[in-house]
Amino acid sequence: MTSQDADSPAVAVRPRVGHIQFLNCLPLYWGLARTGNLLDLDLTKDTPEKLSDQLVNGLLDIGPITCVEYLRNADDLVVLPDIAVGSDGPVMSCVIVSKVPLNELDGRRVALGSTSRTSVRLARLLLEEREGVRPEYFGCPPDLDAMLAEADAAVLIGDPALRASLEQAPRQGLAVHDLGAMWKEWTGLPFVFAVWAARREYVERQPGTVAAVHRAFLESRDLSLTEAGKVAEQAARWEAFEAPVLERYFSEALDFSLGERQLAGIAEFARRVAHDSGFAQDVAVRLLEPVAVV
Ligand SMILES: C=C(O[C@@H]1C=C(C(=O)O)C=C[C@H]1O)C(=O)O
Repeated sequence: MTSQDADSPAVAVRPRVGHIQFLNCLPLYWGLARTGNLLDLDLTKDTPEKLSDQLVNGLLDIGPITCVEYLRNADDLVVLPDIAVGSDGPVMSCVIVSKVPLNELDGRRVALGSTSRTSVRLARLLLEEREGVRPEYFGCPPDLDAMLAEADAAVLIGDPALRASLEQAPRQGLAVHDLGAMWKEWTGLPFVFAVWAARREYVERQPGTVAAVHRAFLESRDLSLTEAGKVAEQAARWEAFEAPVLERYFSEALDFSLGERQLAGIAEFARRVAHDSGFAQDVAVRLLEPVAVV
């Protein structure tokens, strides 16, 4: 692709932006449609691990990236402040579903859902360091029944995790362990599952576009959160979940902010998993500098 200056209206090329196709990011998408910014983006909807690879490989300019992949590629990326997918306690959609108590998983099989990079690492950390067990892990497509046919516990994220925790696990008498809640109990900190980042070379080339996309997502997020009941009601028409559950998910469970406490959560996670994750313990998170508006 030839590089053009999208900051100049004469040769405008829409920024290539990722969007996670889970309900967790619906409030961000919904607001984009409402504020009229949706058409200014060349949007790619996909699962988080694919979007993360596309951003790292330069197929996208800006988008959500799973925390572990961001930390691995921090030198090439700039993080957009005040927006993320995280939780400050129970998140509802990043879970370990288990047939046995977690402290009995030593030497037993645990299936790790293939769409996750961060929750699966967090689950391993919590099982090993908090529960004191050493399970045998294997990767698997995110299908609870298929996973539990081969394993005693499964780590799931996104909509399959919501379905598992709200419907399948209660029906099948399985225990659901919320990764956001476990992390908060253990460290006292929020957890950030994904950040929004732009490629560094794209920020250097098109700072105005990055600032505009950042603003568009913040406006979208703010609008959706003030109208969370409406977003939930509309989503409940075509999703298997009731509107009140979705409203709680959007406005209480998920934390779409990225401030001092969330950055402290990222730093603590990085410190605890750096040794085998491909980044330094004290990896610096580079935040986008505000651009002067004239
Ligand atoms: C809260 C969530 O956060 C996510 C978890 C991710 C991961 O574990 O790698 C990546 C992106 C986010 O979608 C979720 O998927 O429900």
